[in-house]
Amino acid sequence: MQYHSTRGTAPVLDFEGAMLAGLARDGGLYVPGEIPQMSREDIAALATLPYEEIALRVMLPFTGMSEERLGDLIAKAYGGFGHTARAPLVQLSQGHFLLELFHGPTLAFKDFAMQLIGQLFQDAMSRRGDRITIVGATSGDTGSAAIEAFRGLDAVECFILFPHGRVSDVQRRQMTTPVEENVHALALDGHFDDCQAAVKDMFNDHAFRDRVGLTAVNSINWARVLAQVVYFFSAATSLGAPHREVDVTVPTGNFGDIFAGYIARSMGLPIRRLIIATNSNDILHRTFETGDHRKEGVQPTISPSMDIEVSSNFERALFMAHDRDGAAVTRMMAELKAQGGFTISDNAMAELRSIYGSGRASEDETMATIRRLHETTGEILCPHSAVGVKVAEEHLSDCPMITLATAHPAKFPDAVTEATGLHPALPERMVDLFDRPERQTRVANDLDALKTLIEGRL
Ligand SMILES: Cc1ncc(COP(=O)(O)O)c(C=O)c1O
Ligand SMILES: N[C@@H](CCOP(=O)(O)O)C(=O)O
Repeated sequence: MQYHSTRGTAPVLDFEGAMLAGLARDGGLYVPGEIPQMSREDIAALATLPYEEIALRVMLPFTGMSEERLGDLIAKAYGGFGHTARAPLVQLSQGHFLLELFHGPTLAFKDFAMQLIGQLFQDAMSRRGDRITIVGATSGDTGSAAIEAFRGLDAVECFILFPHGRVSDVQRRQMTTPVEENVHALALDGHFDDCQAAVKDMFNDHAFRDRVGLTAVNSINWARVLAQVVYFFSAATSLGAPHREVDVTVPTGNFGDIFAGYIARSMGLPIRRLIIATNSNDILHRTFETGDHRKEGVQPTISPSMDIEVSSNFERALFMAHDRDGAAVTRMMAELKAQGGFTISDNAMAELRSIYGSGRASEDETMATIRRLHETTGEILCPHSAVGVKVAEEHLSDCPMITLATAHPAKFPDAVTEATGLHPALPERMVDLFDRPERQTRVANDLDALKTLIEGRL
């Protein structure tokens, strides 16, 4: 399988090459040259399989790896999850189901990909005898999942930039309390988009990138997206796919998770529509309403992990909607940077609207959804999942709806307690999280200073 950049001019790479590269050298994101197809029979056969076996069947054709090697890494990745189903589905109401993606080690959906790419990186590094430097940007969950996956690994130095004061206390402590010297939590003065821009700028400085052996663990890395494709299959087949269509609502920020759903759909999984659910940072919802993709500034919300305006994987969706035209994507990305936005052609918008729907939830609506769902179903939602449920409810039909529950409520206790009166408990293995000493470095939003700090610590 070959991978091509969304900007069209970077070298074409195989799976391992694309995974280790992270961002393509022309600033684009890697996508598969073609999307492997699964027949109705292949999909039907998944319905009774354990999660790990579904993961193997879905991911294998993208990787060029042997079945035995990939199977072994998958088994190691998911062995530590706190639920035998890995991604259990619970019913909320007639025709509406919640896919719980928060049973991994750091209690968010990021663990599904991060635990696996931890294994994939380790495997590649031990064969190549190389070292890598990871620099990641996080609004809270990617960073904690990455630090958990890479802590203590000899061949990896892992730097995570998070927006100072804009992640929850639990998220911050998950990043700042691990004692291993190879992980570095950097609290940046700015918001998530500043962190993500700094990471991309480091990749676009080719001399720096090559000197430190830079790689990415954000969903700009194709391997992250691939691992997230699997639970769309596990959920849809347990509701009757391929014999029954489903709709899926995805709480969305950086567009990685919903793009994974698009890949599942393109492989043949009968997902009728993918619904983008945004909080009041609603650039994606506005884009679908107007065809104009334009920044307005990011406001802090009670669903902080989705406080994102430069939604990096939307680039992948644009590339596919423009018939893989890298030059068109390059123009739009340049306009976004220079003018704060761009207008999408009618044809591309029609293509996007045939796949995706959208909606937004205000802060009050998010709180009311947490409260109501607790009262009516007993389910305690995190604020991100509540954004998803609220938007999904506006799109219910005779087609079953799956809403992704992307984080555990205990990661965001303030909003949950205010809405329900209950304090969601952390799992037993984390009960001393607030007693552990923190280790973090406060950094300015200054690219050169960041690069100096990183090189100084290698
Ligand atoms: C809890 C939670 N929900 C939803 C999202 C949005 O996912 P994505 O960035 O893949 O759109 C994030 C961050 O990525 C998150 O951490
Ligand atoms: N919400 C994310 C933001 C980064 O998303 P990613 O999927 O591109 O890593 C976070 O929690 O960090």
